[in-house]
Formats: sequence, C-alpha cells, structure tokens
Amino acid sequence: MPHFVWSKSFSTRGNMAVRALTSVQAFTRLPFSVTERCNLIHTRASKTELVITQPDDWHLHLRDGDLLAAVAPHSAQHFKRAIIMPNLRPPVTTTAAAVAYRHSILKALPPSSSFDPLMTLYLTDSTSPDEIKLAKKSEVVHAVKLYPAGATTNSQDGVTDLFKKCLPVLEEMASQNIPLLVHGEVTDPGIDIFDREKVFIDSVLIPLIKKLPELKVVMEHITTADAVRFVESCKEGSVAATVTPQHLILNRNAIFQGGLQPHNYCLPVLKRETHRQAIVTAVTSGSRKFFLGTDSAPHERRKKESTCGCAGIYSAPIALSLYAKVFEEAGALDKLETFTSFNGPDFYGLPRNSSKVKLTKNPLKVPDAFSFSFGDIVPMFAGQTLEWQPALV
Ligand SMILES: NC(=O)N[C@@H](CC(=O)O)C(=O)O
Ligand SMILES: [Zn+2]
Ligand SMILES: [Zn+2]
Repeated sequence: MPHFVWSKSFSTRGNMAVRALTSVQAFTRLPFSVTERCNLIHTRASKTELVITQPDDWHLHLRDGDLLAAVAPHSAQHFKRAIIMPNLRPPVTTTAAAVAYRHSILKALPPSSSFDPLMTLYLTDSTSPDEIKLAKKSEVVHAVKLYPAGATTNSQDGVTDLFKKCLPVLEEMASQNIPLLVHGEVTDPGIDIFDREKVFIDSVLIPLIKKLPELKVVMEHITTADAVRFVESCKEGSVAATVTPQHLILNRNAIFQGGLQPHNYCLPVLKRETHRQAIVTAVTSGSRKFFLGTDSAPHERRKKESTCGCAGIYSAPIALSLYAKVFEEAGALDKLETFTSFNGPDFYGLPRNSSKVKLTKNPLKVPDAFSFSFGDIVPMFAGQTLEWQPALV
C-alpha cells in the first residue's frame, strides 16, 4: 500500500472525500456538473478519465545549462506554455537577456515540442522605464518579477525599496499593461518567517494597489488565508494569485515529519493546516482569480540534502496529477480546468489553448529521483504512487 505523507494532513472533509471515492459507484454518483469545458468520461468500472484544455504553468523555474536541459522536457510534456522565472545567476534583467534565455530553452526541448516559454524580467533598483518599453515591444516578455532583496533563491540582486526605487518603472508597466509578479514576503529578520507574507500584504501590496490601481499584480505562490482574503478583496482582472501543489497539499508538519525533510522546504515556507485549507477552498470555488503556477524549482540533491539546503520543490513532472487529486478530494473536479487552463490566459490577455490533456485514473509511480550526468533531482512525492496520469491527446 503506497503511503502518502500528505493524506494524513488532509482535512476531515478531504479524508471523507477520499473514502467516498474508493467506491467507483459512489464516485460516479458524485454531483459533478459535466459541461463542455470539463469532460468526465467513465470508460470501465475501474477507470475514469478527465479531458481538459491543455494547462499552462504560470510560475516555473527552468534554470540554465545542464539543469535546463534536464528539466525543460518534463514541463513541456504536459504544459503548453509557462511563465519562466528570471532568477538565474546573473539574473535576466534585460529584454535582450530574456530573448537569449528563451532561445536556450527552445534548444533544450525535443524537436517535436510546441512548448512556448513566456519570459519575464527580474526587477532591480536600477531597471529603467525604457527597458519596460523594450520588453513590451519584444512580444517575448510577458511580465516583470519582483524579488525583495534577500527573500528567496537568487534574490540578492532584487529590489531594496519598491516605493523609493521603482515607482517610475511600475508606472510604465501599468501604462504598458505588463503585470508585476510578486514574491510576497518581507525580509526583515525581526519578522517571523511564518508571518512574512501577511506583513508583505499589509506593508507593500495594499499601499501599491492604492497608489497604482491600474497595475496588474500576480501574487505568486500564495501560502496563507491572509493572501486568499487579500486577492478575493481586489478587483477581478487586476490582482490574481498563482498556487503551487505543495501549498495545496502539505502543511508545515511536512517539513519536520519523522526528521528534517529538506525536499519539503520551499519559500514561502509551508504554513499551518488552516492556511492550507483556506487555499484549497479558494481554488476549488471556481474563482477566476487563482491559477496554476507550480513554482517547480529544481535543485540538485546535494544542494537540498546539505547543511544549508536550498529552498525549492521540484514538482513539474507530477504537478498535474497533484492538482487533480486536490480537486477530486474537494469534490470539485468540474472546476479543475478553470484553474489549470482558463484563469491564467484570461488574466494575461492571451488565448486559451486549443490542445487537450487527458487525465486517467491509473497508478503513477513517482521515481525516487531523476538521474543526470551532473547528479540527481529528487521530485516531490519521490517513491510514492499518485493516481491521475496525464497525457496529451
Ligand atoms: N520557491 C522556492 O523555494 N524557490 C525558488 C524561488 C522562489 O520562487 O521563491 C527557486 O528559484 O528555487
Ligand atoms: Zn518566490
Ligand atoms: Zn518560484
């Protein structure tokens, strides 16, 4: 019997849903609203299929060099497009660098792939409004990413004071309709790590949207009920959020369960169970303000299993199975496609994909690690078995 660490941390409601779904008859009687947007097909008693519009990943780290060549095919296998994070070393701060990075990504893909990397710029204290004009003209850059200096992996070149250093750039972004993507945590060492997202909302995001209500903002990888409330309180189409599989499935116990678990360490760090439940409720409600962003962030095993382990969870190869699991357990499979495939492109003003992905309810064994010449990458749920297997149709 495969053991899921996360099944223990699911809510009572979630556990009841899991039990209900162990019977296929019970499963087929669930009150799904089957629409043309979300097509549930019951093929055999033991097998259920779900066909959805091909998803995009609105928050992805592909890295560069060997790591890029290793991980890019995993994302391209299931996702049509992805917003590519610019936190390389050195960071992608110019349109020229973003165009070059995009070429490297395309070169790392199998020749048959139609994966479309949507590039971003890394905001610094010295980014100029002219760079934003170039970005818009390029049609390659789709957003600008704010890393508060010191907040996360490769954020040392990030912004030291958004309001003092970046206002002209933010104004230009608002007028060019380029969204600001935000790693929403303050870095003040006096603020508890579990409170950094909430303090960021109060001290940066609320003043920012007051000052520049026309600026589109995506709060990336939200982790708290506070972030859910904030996003829900904002105008649709102007503020949205991406949500990772780990923040939907794991709570902070997972970092310490049976010993220190470096592969469950990411930033913003996992939060307590009530926050996880609030995020699940938000995304499975059918809201248009939340969309899929894996934050798949590969680090070599030796850099995770270290005396100073890197933050980041590698989820790209299994992310769709995990999102499907979350929606199934919430009894909301009919809302999955809105979250994975509609809300993101609608927010970014891009067309929805026309291709489809089929998720089949078959056991899916997650490898213990992906091995490459440079070393191993350990994925989320390494060695465990998941249920929904995706394939392009
Ligand atoms: N999420 C993480 O824990 N790590 C990301 C950076 C980030 O998205 O904050 C990375 O680049 O490794
Ligand atoms: Zn981040
Ligand atoms: Zn990230």
